[in-house]
Amino acid sequence: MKLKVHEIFYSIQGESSRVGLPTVFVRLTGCPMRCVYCDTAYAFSGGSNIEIADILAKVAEFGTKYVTVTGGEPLAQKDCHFLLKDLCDAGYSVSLETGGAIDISPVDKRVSVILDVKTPDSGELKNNVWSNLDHLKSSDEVKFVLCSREDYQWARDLLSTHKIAEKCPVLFSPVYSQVSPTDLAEWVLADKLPVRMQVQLHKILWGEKPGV
Ligand SMILES: C[S@@+](CC[C@H](N)C(=O)[O-])C[C@H]1O[C@@H](n2cnc3c(N)ncnc32)[C@H](O)[C@@H]1O
Ligand SMILES: Nc1nc2[nH]cc(C(=O)O)c2c(=O)[nH]1
Ligand code: SF4
Ligand SMILES: [Mg+2]
Repeated sequence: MKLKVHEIFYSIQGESSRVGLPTVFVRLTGCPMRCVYCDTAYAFSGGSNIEIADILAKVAEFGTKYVTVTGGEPLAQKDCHFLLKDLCDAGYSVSLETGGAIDISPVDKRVSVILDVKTPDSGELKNNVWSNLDHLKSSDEVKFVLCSREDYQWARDLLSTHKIAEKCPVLFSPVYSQVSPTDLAEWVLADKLPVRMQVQLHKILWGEKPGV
């Protein structure tokens, strides 16, 4: 069984509560969404078809237990579920970055799902699958990538109406180079929000480029 893979690389985890951990990233090709801020549009096409067994062999070369499956939109290839299962069976600690437009309920329960809820200013609000919020487990995380003060207020209100912070940790992240991290930090403090504010560590380390 093959998946279309854009890149497999080893880096410092730059997002989620796993930030800072040496991690192998498996970036699958393709995404049905077009968030205005997407930093990974280069993965919308291209890449090569690779057998799942060969993906695991490549991951093993890096000698780390942390693996993140991302994209593009990894769940857009339905056989991604077999990759996630095989990685868990092999003993890796696996996280999945998903944009929330596809049902997460079939994802292997050993995987930590980082569910990105798309905001109004992302341009992709219409594609959120809201039932995903009912499938969260305590080892998952919900993430809001914020384009503006209006997005922040929208996310803050959604947190309270859906009691999301009671289900799992919540991440608030500014769109890189667009929302000031200092402003976001001050908004979070002013509203005493129960969220983890974060910036993309890999971009502080290496700037915005593929393979990091
Ligand atoms: C490239 S996406 C791939 C996974 C999936 N398609 C998704 O959107 O979650 C990985 C993460 O990077 C975030 N991201 C993309 N572009 C960004 C930017 N310019 N600034 C901050 N975060 C960004 C996304 O919101 C998402 O949380
Ligand atoms: N270093 C690093 N950490 C990341 N965490 C999530 C990423 C992603 O693109 O999904 C990512 C990425 O692209 N690079
Ligand atoms: S869902 Fe993820 S990969 Fe797709 S356009 Fe949005 S940020 Fe980029
Ligand atoms: Mg990235």
